[in-house]
Amino acid sequence: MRPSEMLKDSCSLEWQAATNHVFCQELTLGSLSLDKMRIYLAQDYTFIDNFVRLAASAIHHAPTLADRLPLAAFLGIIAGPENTYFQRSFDSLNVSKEEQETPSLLAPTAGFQALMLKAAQSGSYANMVAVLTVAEWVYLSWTQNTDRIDSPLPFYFQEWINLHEGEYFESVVEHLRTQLDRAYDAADGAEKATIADYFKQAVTLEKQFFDACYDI
Ligand SMILES: Cc1ncc(CN)c(N)n1
Repeated sequence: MRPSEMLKDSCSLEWQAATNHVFCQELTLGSLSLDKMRIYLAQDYTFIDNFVRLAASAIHHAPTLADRLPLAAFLGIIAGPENTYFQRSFDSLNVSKEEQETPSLLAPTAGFQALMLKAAQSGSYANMVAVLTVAEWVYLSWTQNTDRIDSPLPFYFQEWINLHEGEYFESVVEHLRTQLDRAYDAADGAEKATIADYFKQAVTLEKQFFDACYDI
């Protein structure tokens, strides 16, 4: 079994909870309340900032140019179309400049930022790709698990789905999983336990990140 599959199976309850979350179901059905979407987007924009920093660190630590390039290309999507998506959504949903730039961080957002920073500062490529893999694989999985409707969705729902499905995004997740598989295989026992810990913490935080939009 691939190490990435084994890591996923080792926290399957948390994985199921994150990838079948009611937030994702409501988003794809178009029934998600706009207040929840506003909260989510403002929190997630601060997540993206730290994700970019962690991805940059992983690019630096990747073993070869061939390992580095797919993540570098993916960062271009985040810096380009994904960033524009946030700006257009903030405008359309009337999210204030203050909420866009300095929202009060909810606990899972702060927890995720701390985990990403810790992974980057650990200097271990394996720890970094464990967190990055979870972040993108959980999103690919929820787009695959959710139901769809025939009528068109507002762009701030539809484009969020589009950014996390399809052939290109599947190739990003496959690249990250392959990087994680190799780094895990090369790790010793203690390092493997640390990688598994990062993986599980990230999955748990993904679920809590969605939960937090309902707690306000
Ligand atoms: C919290 C979180 N996790 C993952 C993703 C996927 N890009 C995201 N935007 N936000």
